[in-house]
Amino acid sequence: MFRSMIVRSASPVKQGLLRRGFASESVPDRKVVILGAAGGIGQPLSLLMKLNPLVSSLSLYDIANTPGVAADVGHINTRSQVSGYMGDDDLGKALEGADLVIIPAGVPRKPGMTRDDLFNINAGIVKNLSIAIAKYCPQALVNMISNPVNSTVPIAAEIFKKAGTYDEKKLFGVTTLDVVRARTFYAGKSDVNVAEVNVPVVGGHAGITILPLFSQASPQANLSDDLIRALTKRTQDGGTEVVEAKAGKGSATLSMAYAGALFADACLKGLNGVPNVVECSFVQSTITELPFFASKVRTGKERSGGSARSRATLRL
Ligand SMILES: NC(=O)c1ccc[n+]([C@@H]2O[C@H](COP(=O)([O-])OP(=O)(O)OC[C@H]3O[C@@H](n4cnc5c(N)ncnc54)[C@H](O)[C@@H]3O)[C@@H](O)[C@H]2O)c1
Ligand SMILES: O=C(O)C[C@H](O)C(=O)O
Repeated sequence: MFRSMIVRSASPVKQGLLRRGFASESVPDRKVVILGAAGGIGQPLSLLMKLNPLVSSLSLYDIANTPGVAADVGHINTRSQVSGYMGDDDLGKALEGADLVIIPAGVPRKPGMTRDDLFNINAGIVKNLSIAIAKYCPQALVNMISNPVNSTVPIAAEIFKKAGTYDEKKLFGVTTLDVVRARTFYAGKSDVNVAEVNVPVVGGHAGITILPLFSQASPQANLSDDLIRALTKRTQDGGTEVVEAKAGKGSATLSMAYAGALFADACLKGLNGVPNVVECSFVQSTITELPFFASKVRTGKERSGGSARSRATLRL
């Protein structure tokens, strides 16, 4: 009785989904867009977002190969409806109505390169995608994965400012992979359960700007200063470790997809009003003299003019 009452109040599309068990009465509809969905990160990230029950619509965009990825992922019997879009003409359709846009579009490193060596190509890609976001879904949260994150996030901010759509609380550089690595490496040297470990990582997402705060790790393990130094270096060099192991076939994709899905989930939970969701992210900041800095960010819901918007509170 309760369920049928709810079904009658839902939109016709949602009614159909509810009957077939794909939707939930209590979970709001959320559209997630992945730009660069056919890439090394994009494909496993598309899979993980398809498995996330908070997503009702999954829009997969790339300049190539998206129809295949969308058809493949779309056969998975979970809640979200999947659509694939390809090429400039489809970008607007892919973005319209988005709550969250995740950007792994861009070239990855090869051995011997720094993330800064990707700037020339990826800055242009991020610029064009940000212009489209400002035009088609200015309210959406943006999760920037494309490197160099320390530069692509400020680039997106400048594009949004120029378009008059910038809200610093909605733009996030994804540094979750640094946290994931710090957790894994710390647990590997401690007598603690890896599933319970948390380590804040602040600063930026390149070499020595990656600052894992093992002094604030939980649970605390009694590690020597030498071990902490070695864990710090391994976390800072984690990306290079993968680039070298892949020997010219790209950089971290699977661990990055996991980390990207974790951060996107935190954003969706925040949008849905789940309290106390805290993750580290590279955001506009007043914590230091630097305009952008990675720190703990609380995602949340804010009422503004009657419509819900996400809010990020920064604290170290
Ligand atoms: N933030 C992090 O922690 C982190 C971790 C790993 C990788 N990365 C970065 O993520 C980016 C992607 O890495 P990857 O391994 O998936 O690379 P990839 O080459 O496998 O995939 C990139 C995808 O982007 C697509 N693309 C290119 N231009 C596009 C555009 N204008 N619009 C839409 N899609 C476009 C390509 O067609 C390709 O499918 C790289 O810049 C890499 O350095 C960041
Ligand atoms: O290291 C890279 O180039 C990719 C990414 O930033 C990573 O940390 O794995």
